[in-house]
Amino acid sequence: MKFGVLVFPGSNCDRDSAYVTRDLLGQPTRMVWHQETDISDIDVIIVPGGFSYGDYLRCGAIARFSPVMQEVVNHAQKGKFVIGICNGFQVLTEAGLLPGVLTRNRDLHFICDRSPLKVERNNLPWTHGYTEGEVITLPIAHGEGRFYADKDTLAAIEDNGQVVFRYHGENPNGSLNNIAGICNLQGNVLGMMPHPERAADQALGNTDGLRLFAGLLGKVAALI
Ligand SMILES: N[C@@H](CCC(=O)O)C(=O)O
Repeated sequence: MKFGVLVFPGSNCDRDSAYVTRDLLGQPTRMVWHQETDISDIDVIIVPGGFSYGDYLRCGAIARFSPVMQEVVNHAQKGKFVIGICNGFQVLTEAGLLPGVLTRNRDLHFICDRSPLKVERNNLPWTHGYTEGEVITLPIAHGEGRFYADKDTLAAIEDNGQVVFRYHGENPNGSLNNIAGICNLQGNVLGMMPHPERAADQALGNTDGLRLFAGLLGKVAALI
């Protein structure tokens, strides 16, 4: 599978993401500058973490107007894969590819920590590498990670089984229903505040995040 990692002014997890897909998993990967408009060669788009446009106005609110985003919407509508990580999740909600919104953390502080997460579903292409109900640990680092949706939207997200990851134990940011990651109805678009790409290299002591990418590739067995 060919991966494309979007790069906005202010992205800072783009290289980390490419390191996982290209160097750790051996997949063709290219960086996609936000002004590009042809991404037809790519199978999986990664919208990485960071501080696109300096987080001005609202995290992700400016990036979603970048020329590449219309192509990302088209890519998703064709059923192709898109993952938004942290700032990328914020961009995907701003672009309307995922429901809800990410707001300032409950305590109004930037949080940098490791967070236990419960895997709610393993029947998605993204989560084949986990068992259902498994608790994994991934790094979190955000100022606006509090998931919010109005009552009806939240009920629909739950009823449709769109919650993929929930904070387990402590809720670090006040997200409604402890939501840490959701998918669209079709399951090809995933957004999550925790950073799987920062828990992918054995040298860092935790590979819970690698299983997300490896699961998509059907390569989990090779890691064990
Ligand atoms: N800049 C965003 C996301 C940070 C990240 O993607 O690591 C925030 O503070 O909420």
